[in-house]
Amino acid sequence: MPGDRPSSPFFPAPVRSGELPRLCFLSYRQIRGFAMPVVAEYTGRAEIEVVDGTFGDALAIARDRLERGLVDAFVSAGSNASILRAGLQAPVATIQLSGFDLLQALIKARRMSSRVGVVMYGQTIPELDEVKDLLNIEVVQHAYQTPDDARQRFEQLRREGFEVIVGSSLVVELAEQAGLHGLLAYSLGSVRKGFEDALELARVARLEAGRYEQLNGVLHNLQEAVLAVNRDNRVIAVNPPMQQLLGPPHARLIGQSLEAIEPELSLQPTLDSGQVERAVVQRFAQRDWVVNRTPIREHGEIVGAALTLYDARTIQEADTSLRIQQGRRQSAARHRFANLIGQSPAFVRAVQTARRFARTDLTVLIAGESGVGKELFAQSIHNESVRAGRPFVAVNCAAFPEALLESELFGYEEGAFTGSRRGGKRGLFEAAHTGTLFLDEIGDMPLQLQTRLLRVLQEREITRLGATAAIPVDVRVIAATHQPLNDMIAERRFRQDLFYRLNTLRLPLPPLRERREDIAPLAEAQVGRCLQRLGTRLDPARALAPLLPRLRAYDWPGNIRELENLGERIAVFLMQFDRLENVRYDELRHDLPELFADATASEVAGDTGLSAARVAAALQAQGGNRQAAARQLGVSRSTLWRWMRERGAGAPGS
Ligand SMILES: Nc1ncnc2c1ncn2[C@@H]1O[C@H](COP(=O)(O)OP(=O)(O)OP(=O)(O)O)[C@@H](O)[C@H]1O
Repeated sequence: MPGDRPSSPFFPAPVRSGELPRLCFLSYRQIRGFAMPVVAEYTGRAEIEVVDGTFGDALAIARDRLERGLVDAFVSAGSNASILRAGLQAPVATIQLSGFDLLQALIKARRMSSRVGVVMYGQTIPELDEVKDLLNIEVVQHAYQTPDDARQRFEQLRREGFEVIVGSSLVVELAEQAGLHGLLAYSLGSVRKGFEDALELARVARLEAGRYEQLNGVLHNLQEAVLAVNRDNRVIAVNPPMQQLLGPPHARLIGQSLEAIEPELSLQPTLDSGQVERAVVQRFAQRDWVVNRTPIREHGEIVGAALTLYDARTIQEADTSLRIQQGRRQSAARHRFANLIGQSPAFVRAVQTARRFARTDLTVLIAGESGVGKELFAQSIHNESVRAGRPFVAVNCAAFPEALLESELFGYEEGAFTGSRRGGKRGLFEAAHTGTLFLDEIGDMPLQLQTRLLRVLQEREITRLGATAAIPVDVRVIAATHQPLNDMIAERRFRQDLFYRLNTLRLPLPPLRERREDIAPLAEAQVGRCLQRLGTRLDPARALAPLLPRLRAYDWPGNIRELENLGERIAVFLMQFDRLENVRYDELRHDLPELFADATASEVAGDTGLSAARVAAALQAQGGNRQAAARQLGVSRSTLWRWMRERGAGAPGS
């Protein structure tokens, strides 16, 4: 709505497309009377307001009309036109006095007297001296700049005995008041030309105003508070959020000095330096704002500056939802306690403990062999905690070389090291902000990083590599280990203080061999899933029944991950039979040697359950592919990597 917008001498009047152009004919009484027939000609083409006024008076009237958004263009003659053009940022058409007009006026004047005085606004016309000889009369001309000036010039002519005066309406009036003959120098043709010019100016002004209106619409719909000043640091545009921030809703800010309204927000330094300032955090009106200051240039010259204030809270909220989205992509916490399979007392106890821990925001240390479900429990705790729905970011500390792990966790600034990404990179701590960071295989974290981690846990802020400023982070840490950290502390491979910090809540997870009741339901779930995927309609529980004694007797060194792998192999074996009656279980011996080998247990070494023979067999079966071998062995890739590294078997391959 045009009426709601601030209009000002600094801006074109609001556009009212489709309606007639609105002209304001700012005249003096004499010219007004003379021009009225022309004004009448424009009925239906323009809305013309005719107002009397001269000099300062005229300017005040024009400003008032502009501020009320009533005018598209002004029409005026002589002094008025010049004053309006100088004092307004609005289109002004001038009724020009042509040489022909003057000649006509002089011809008329000659009939009254052989001595004619001419008083004109602005400058005298040198060509007049040549014409006067042709007319065979005496012509004396004067120019004036102000009304007083006009009066003095007129008096001078009167004193010199001139009885006929040709000039502007002001001069004609003076002549009439003094009982002399006053002749207006303008012709109707010039007046018409002035109105035609005004119509064209109004058309162009409307086009511009339309563009301005679009921009204004954008400005008014922005959530951030925006303001612009001109070269003199005076407000030329302000949107509702900024208006609200700077004063009562109807306080008139346009045209005022920003310095006077709010010195803290001053744009003077921007106008002086021409420097762009971006994302400066500034406290104002008891809130934190992210502030941008930008110079506005026209043809390279600074003509003003713009100020944008973003509420820091909005940015924080956007940041959180971004982190959540990215967190989801990176690592969604899909698992919940309800989906965990297991009824054994040891497992039920573990779930009860974990559920209790979920109700706190304390650090948890999950201890258990490889493949017992440590990450599953971490996800379930997260999903049952107040942080549910926030990011859950998991990182395996054994999977990265030291330097890489450091930058993964803490991020880095641009240029922190050769090859660092432009704009830097945020670390996983930042990615997990407001959520949970799961640090798997914490025992494999190098000592130096343990020190940094401890500091983060204590101070709740991180410093990116190469950065100086710390970033506050709100992250719950859940760590997991399959290694006996106590032994590692004794060997000085793990920091005792970090251990105490992590070990606030300890969740030991039992290996599968200590909860054999869970083997059958876990195996049935896995075989069922695989059979379904393979498109076989065999009943998993019935298909597994003959194997259960062996499954229950087996030690499961790779725990549930191994069981899942075995379940997959069983399903692939079963798929070749269309009916359960036809399954030749003894043939499984080739596919599942571990279940059938009586020596399995004696081969087993260490808590990973890996032995040289098992690893060699798996590697051979998988053609040397270590990832596939790890899957077959039921251990994570990093477990196999570590196991091989400890025995000097080299770095992991594919
Ligand atoms: N109670 C359970 N119910 C169903 N599936 C489970 C359960 N516990 C673990 N699993 C499954 O076993 C596999 C291993 O679990 P997880 O990755 O959580 O183990 P982990 O202890 O973190 O292993 P690692 O220490 O080797 O990383 C996963 O595929 C998981 O889905």
